[in-house]
Amino acid sequence: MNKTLISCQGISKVYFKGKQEITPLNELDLEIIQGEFLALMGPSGSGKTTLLNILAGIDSPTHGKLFFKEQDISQLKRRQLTNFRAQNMAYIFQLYHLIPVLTAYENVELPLLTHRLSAKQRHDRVCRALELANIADRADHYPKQLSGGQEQRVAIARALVTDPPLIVADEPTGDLDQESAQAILKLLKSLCAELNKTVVMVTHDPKAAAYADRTLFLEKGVLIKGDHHVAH
Ligand SMILES: Nc1ncnc2c1ncn2[C@@H]1O[C@H](COP(=O)(O)OP(=O)(O)OP(=O)(O)O)[C@@H](O)[C@H]1O
Repeated sequence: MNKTLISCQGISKVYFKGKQEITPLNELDLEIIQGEFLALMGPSGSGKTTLLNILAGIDSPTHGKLFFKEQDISQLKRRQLTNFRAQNMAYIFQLYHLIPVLTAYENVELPLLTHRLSAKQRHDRVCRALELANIADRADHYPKQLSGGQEQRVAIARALVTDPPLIVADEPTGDLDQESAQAILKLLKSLCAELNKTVVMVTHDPKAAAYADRTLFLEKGVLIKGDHHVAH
């Protein structure tokens, strides 16, 4: 039986635009278990990115509690949240966000430069991450020499290199052809099933969501269905 990784208890996000109140998330309750592949769907403006950023510790809820491995991270100060992120999460983007002047290897190595590791430990970690993402044969290539699917594999290796329990992905296949998208989705699924990673993925594509263990639907900041777990 897998443990709860994230527990959201009544979380809301409120912005003020002049006197107007905008509530992208409204008293949301959610449990996410370790090793789960979770898809997040909903119309534009329904709060998906807001929720993803809060789950990843990039943003904080205005109200409510957010427990990550039983620690309430909604109470952390900015610097503590930065440390939390470095140890516990990685982000994958629709457009990969690789550094163009660095090779695939150097892009993957980047998050480790703030970690205390010997050169050998760093090298071993980068090689393992490139292998896990099935892109080791392109280690010396620059992003512009790679296809979109290969760039996303490098981004996934970069996400894996610090070994975080949580990977959040904002439309990771939104810019890929169907074949490359399927390969990336299978890779994300295998990270959950084989490495016990938790992946939370925002998508507009029901075919992409079908790879997940569970799909949540947001509408106007409220979960409208899908909050039940599927056993692995
Ligand atoms: N910093 C902000 N200040 C004010 N309003 C914001 C801010 N960030 C988001 N919002 C508003 O919150 C709502 C939800 O935005 P969010 O980006 O989470 O939606 P989304 O479901 O990810 O949309 P999309 O699918 O278009 O990316 C929107 O109405 C948006 O305008």
